[in-house]
Amino acid sequence: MTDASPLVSIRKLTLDAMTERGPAHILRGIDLEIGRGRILGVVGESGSGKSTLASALLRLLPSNVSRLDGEIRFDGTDLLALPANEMQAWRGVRIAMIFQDPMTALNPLFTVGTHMVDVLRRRFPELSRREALARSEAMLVKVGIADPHLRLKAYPHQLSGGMRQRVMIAMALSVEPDLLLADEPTTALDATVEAQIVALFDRLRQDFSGSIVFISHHLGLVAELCDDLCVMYGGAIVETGPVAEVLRAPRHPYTRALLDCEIEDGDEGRLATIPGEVPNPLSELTQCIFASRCAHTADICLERHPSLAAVGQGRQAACIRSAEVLP
Ligand SMILES: Nc1ncnc2c1ncn2[C@@H]1O[C@H](COP(=O)(O)OP(=O)(O)OP(=O)(O)O)[C@@H](O)[C@H]1O
Repeated sequence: MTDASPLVSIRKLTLDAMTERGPAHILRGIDLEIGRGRILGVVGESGSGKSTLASALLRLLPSNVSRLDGEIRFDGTDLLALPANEMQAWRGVRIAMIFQDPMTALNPLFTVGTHMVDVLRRRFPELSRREALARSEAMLVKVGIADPHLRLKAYPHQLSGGMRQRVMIAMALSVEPDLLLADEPTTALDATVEAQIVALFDRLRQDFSGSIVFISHHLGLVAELCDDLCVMYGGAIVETGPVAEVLRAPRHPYTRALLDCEIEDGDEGRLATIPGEVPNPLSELTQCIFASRCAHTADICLERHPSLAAVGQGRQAACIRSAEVLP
């Protein structure tokens, strides 16, 4: 029987970081589930808290965190309550991560082979070096790298940006993680290479049984690759649901505005800027977080920020007027 419970269940995740001007509210009570074997796309304007959410899942938090509340249940275990050494053992093993710039994760002094063998033997200590090398080579083939034997001997700077990202993907998947976090993994690449990497993700997902969180500015890309979508705004989630349905008929005015701008801009599905300012992270939530930019703001929206509420099968939106303005 397949397990229908979510792999990750985040409840009321709240994160403040202290700044000279007071606490910045970076995550404002996040409720989110990541389904088993699903790809969850996380979109939102710059500063909406996407990367902080990914860091919280790895419990790699900035040093100036002044408040951290809520729960991140991973297969039943609350990651926020896990002793530091156990969390360390999970990182890069049960939860792997791919960054926008692969050089942040690759040591320039070590070859690709050294990186890959180290990661593999940490995960599978029973592997000999020779076995780990063979497995690494096979993994490089899977991610479309030609001459893998030679590439294992290369240093990171000897590879192109696209190839380095393929190496990162190979490393991340070689440990067979339950969850792969990909934070804008194609943003630093040119459009052609970006398309190749997205096609690679799409192909690899057939073999990969874990879940993926794919953070992106690119709605078109998320639509192509992901099963589910989570739209973030000002440190809060404003809408979640199956990606095709959310994009076909959004139930939150912010998602609607993003889609409308995108159509106007015709910019290949990149997140367009909608008029008005993003919320100030220093301000307290005393009204709907989107009220100042929303075309449908009414008095009731100024009373409080609404929680996510069901708006259909598997769908949620944080808009008190959703049924009225986006039926
Ligand atoms: N350690 C910190 N101290 C103070 N403010 C922070 C800290 N880390 C992040 N922030 C602020 O929190 C907000 C969310 O940042 P985050 O990087 O998570 O957003 P993002 O959606 O990933 O943005 P981008 O798309 O630009 O990467 C931003 O306003 C950022 O300036």
